[in-house]
Amino acid sequence: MAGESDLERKIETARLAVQNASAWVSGTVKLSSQNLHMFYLNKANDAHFLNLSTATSTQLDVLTAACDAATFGRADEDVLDGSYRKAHKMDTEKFSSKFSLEASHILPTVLPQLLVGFGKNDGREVEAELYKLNIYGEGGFFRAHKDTPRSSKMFGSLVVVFPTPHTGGHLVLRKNGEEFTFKSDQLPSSRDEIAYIAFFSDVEHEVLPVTSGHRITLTYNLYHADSDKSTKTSRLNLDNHDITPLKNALSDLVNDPKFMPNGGYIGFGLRYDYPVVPNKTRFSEFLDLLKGEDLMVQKACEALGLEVSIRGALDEANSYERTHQALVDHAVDLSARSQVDVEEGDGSWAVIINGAERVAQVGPGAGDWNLKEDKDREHVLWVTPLEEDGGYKMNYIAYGNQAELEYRYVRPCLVAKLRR
Ligand SMILES: O=C(O)CCC(=O)C(=O)O
Ligand SMILES: [Fe+2]
Repeated sequence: MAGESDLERKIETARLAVQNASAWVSGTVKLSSQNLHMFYLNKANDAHFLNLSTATSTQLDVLTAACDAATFGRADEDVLDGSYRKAHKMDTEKFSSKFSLEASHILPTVLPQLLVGFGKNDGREVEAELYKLNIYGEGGFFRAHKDTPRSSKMFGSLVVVFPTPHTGGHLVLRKNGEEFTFKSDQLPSSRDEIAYIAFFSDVEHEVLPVTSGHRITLTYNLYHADSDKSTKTSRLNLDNHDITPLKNALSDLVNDPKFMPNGGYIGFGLRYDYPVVPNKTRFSEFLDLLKGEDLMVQKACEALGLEVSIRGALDEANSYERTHQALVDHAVDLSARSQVDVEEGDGSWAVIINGAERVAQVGPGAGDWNLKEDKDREHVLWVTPLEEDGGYKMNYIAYGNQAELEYRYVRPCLVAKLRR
């Protein structure tokens, strides 16, 4: 039907209007030499002083000897395995660096680019927690991993690379089919300049082998700080992240009477993973704290006056074509499973999860536009697709930078209610 292909084109336009936002931001900063001073304790607890802008290779070997071999997280265990991570680390109790994140002004530069609409008075605040000092000597590396979430408020990681002579040790990041190589060995132009990169912690990243010298980094975890929720949302400054094309494309759909004539949900598979406590975290916590283009989707829907909620989408096990989902409002722990079972009882099907809302998919790819047999379900049209399995799977992350005990990553979806 001509009308249908017109609608399909409008849906495709909306899908393509979900623009790319940055998942990482990098740069360099010049520091006064004093900011590159550090004190540390060696294994015998003797205090040492080091100036990282002048340190010799021998002095850096002495620092390395004061460190421990770095472990990483494989599921719920911390493991030492030189074939996955070959590096040294020092915990924060053992050193004091004169590098001041505040004085470096890295966060005020990075956050407006990484956090959509971040700015003065938008009500969001960020806390950075120093995590570790890492040293990669010649041959040192850290294979692909995601940074283990330590709280549902943790969204990012920041790596600061000191200007100690080294070659190699590039940090490669990958997300949604994009790749970026952060060449910390080539960035600083002098030994009083540091290189930094901030990225969303669920972005997969790896440190390629260092080919000479010492690559020394500080890592920070970035958290949304608790702030007054009432000041949030409407104050976001979206100037640098134009949501107009998406807003217009969605408005075209909503104003088309042939589009979801009985109402329902306009759905979006999201692009990032979020840290949750299984069986506890409510997805509504992430409203306004979504990352990158996920937040742009929320803001575009809200700008049209649509009521938005964040849910987990689970395919129903009896839905061979993936046309039926259960939308859950909290982080249901299905461990390694991504489907939800339904059971038959007095002629109807029941979902075995409290608070789940059963939906039927409509639109291109879902067969019939008007699923007549699904009158009892809210319809959903996925503008951006759910990943395979809804992306919901709540596994331990295979490789993290520490063991994962309480928090897991999950990929939620966003649905906007369309009332007709
Ligand atoms: O040192 C780096 O560049 C990155 C380290 C890292 O990815 C981590 O500690 O999780
Ligand atoms: Fe990492």
